[in-house]
Amino acid sequence: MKTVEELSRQIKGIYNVDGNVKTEISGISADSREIEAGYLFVCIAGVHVDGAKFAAQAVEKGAVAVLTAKHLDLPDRVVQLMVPDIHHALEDIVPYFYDYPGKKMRMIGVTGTNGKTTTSHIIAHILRAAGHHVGVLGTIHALIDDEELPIHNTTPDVVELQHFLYLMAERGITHVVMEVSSHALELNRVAGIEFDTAVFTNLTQDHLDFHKTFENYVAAKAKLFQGLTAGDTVKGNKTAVVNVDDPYAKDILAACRGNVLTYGVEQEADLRGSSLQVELKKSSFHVSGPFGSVDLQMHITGLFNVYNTLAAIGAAHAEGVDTATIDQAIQTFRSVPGRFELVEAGQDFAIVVDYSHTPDSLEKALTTARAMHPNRIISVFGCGGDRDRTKRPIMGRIGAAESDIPIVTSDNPRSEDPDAIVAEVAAGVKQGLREGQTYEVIVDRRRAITRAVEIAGAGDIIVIAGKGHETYQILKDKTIHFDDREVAREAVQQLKGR
Ligand SMILES: CC(=O)N[C@H]1[C@@H](OP(=O)(O)OP(=O)(O)OC[C@H]2O[C@@H](n3ccc(=O)[nH]c3=O)[C@H](O)[C@@H]2O)O[C@H](CO)[C@@H](O)[C@@H]1O[C@H](C)C(=O)N[C@@H](C)C(=O)N[C@H](CCC(=O)O)C(=O)O
Ligand SMILES: Nc1ncnc2c1ncn2[C@@H]1O[C@H](COP(=O)(O)OP(=O)(O)OP(=O)(O)O)[C@@H](O)[C@H]1O
Ligand SMILES: N[C@H](CCC[C@H](N)C(=O)O)C(=O)O
Ligand SMILES: [Mg+2]
Repeated sequence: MKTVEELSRQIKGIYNVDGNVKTEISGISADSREIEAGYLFVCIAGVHVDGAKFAAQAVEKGAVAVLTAKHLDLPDRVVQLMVPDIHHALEDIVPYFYDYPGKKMRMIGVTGTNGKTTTSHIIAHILRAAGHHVGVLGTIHALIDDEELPIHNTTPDVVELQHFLYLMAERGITHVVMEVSSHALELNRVAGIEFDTAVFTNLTQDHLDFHKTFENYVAAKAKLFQGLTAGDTVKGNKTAVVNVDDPYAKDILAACRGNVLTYGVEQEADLRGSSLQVELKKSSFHVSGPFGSVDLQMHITGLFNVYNTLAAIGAAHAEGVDTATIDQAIQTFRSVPGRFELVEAGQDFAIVVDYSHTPDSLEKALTTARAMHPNRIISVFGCGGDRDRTKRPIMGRIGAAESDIPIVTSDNPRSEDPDAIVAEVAAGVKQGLREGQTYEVIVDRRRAITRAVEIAGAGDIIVIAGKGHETYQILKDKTIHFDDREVAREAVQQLKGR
């Protein structure tokens, strides 16, 4: 518990309080639906709606104070803390409210366009194998040891994030592995966190709707590395783990001040992967590093997963895990849901469900499938609505170039017209087609997956890209249950008599 007075003293800019400053605050939320007795309700002017509209509802649910940009019409007993910039005020208030949990645990941050979820899950697996209590925050969920909690964003806003970290610190978590999205770095959702190990996976096109230029996108990612040694650090041993095969590694390295551990396959690196063998259900490679050399066997596949594993080894090494433990842990790591996940329903062709929703990841998923020497590759993919439009034709071209039969379909259309999104992707497909190559456009995702199964024959691979672990589809007016893996399985049962 802290008083409004204590909280407001943290605010670096100007503020005004109307009401009793000694009022005690028991929790903070920006969502009226989650308010409990004694809470501070934060009014955020969102993309869809102005949170101030829900202040009265929050008060009814027990809020005793509001953080707001303007004075609201609320009962006198409710304290109004007024600031010109809510987001900046939150950065000052929220970590303080929770006693800076991000300074109490080892914090491992993973950033990059692709591979954040996979890499952070491998790191967490190794740290657990080393006997640590591990928390995970990312696209799929939050994990406190084994307990799974739902999460709203890859990196949630400062209010939700600090609450998760508080719960983790309370429950004895010693190491937190978290994905740090470029949105989070740009919007400073990670305020008040002291990172100890920061991982850079790669940088390719995504999110240009938000960052506007690629330079801004690079600059956002670099912030994680600048922050590693900036400001008041209370924990020692800071390391940046950087993929030097990525063309933007130099920008990241330029931002690093502390220890650097590089990894790669092509370029000279501290951790170097070689002798790569990639099969449908497993892969192996040789790694040499500061600890000597080891041959690693893993149950995940694809060149991109060799990179993710190298990144994870680097992070684990930076956190002091010994080589034997790392080696053992890599062997027992099973895949992340929806990342090159195989659907096996007794069919004589392979079905892969993969979360590739960027040009680079789609290319990686399809070239990985090609490396398995299939008869044909049938791809089923689309693009999400309310997201970077410029990637649509590029993904279309890649889908055509890297598969034999591309089927364009809907992803999460969100507020957009699905037909219009699909048309933008299909325009790219047409440009990428080879002589005599055909393609299909089936907007309904279930029908598109079913069609892929219908035309697949022995030795083919179907790659269903874009939604991976997602168990829903976000439409204009509603969100429905939708799981690519379930739909593919049902299609096999229906069409192939299994
Ligand atoms: C565009 C964007 O970033 N939107 C984020 C934003 O939502 P918003 O501004 O639309 O919020 P809103 O719906 O207008 O509501 C405004 C306020 O009213 C409140 N409210 C609303 C309804 C109600 O009944 N009561 C109530 O109090 C809301 O809690 C909110 O505080 O604030 C929300 C709370 O922090 C975020 O969850 C939400 O992320 C949405 C879901 C999103 O999809 N964001 C994407 C773009 C994103 O951030 N992605 C990155 C990168 C992903 C990656 O590459 O991995 C990520 O880190 O996830
Ligand atoms: N290192 C990598 N390089 C390129 N592509 C990758 C890499 N790792 C994974 N991928 C591809 O990207 C997809 C998403 O992987 P993952 O979920 O690990 O990335 P992410 O960065 O967490 O994505 P998001 O931005 O949605 O959180 C995978 O399904 C795979 O196709
Ligand atoms: N973290 C990504 C997820 C995209 C998933 C894809 N299925 C889509 O809806 O575009 C984003 O918010 O851009
Ligand atoms: Mg992710």
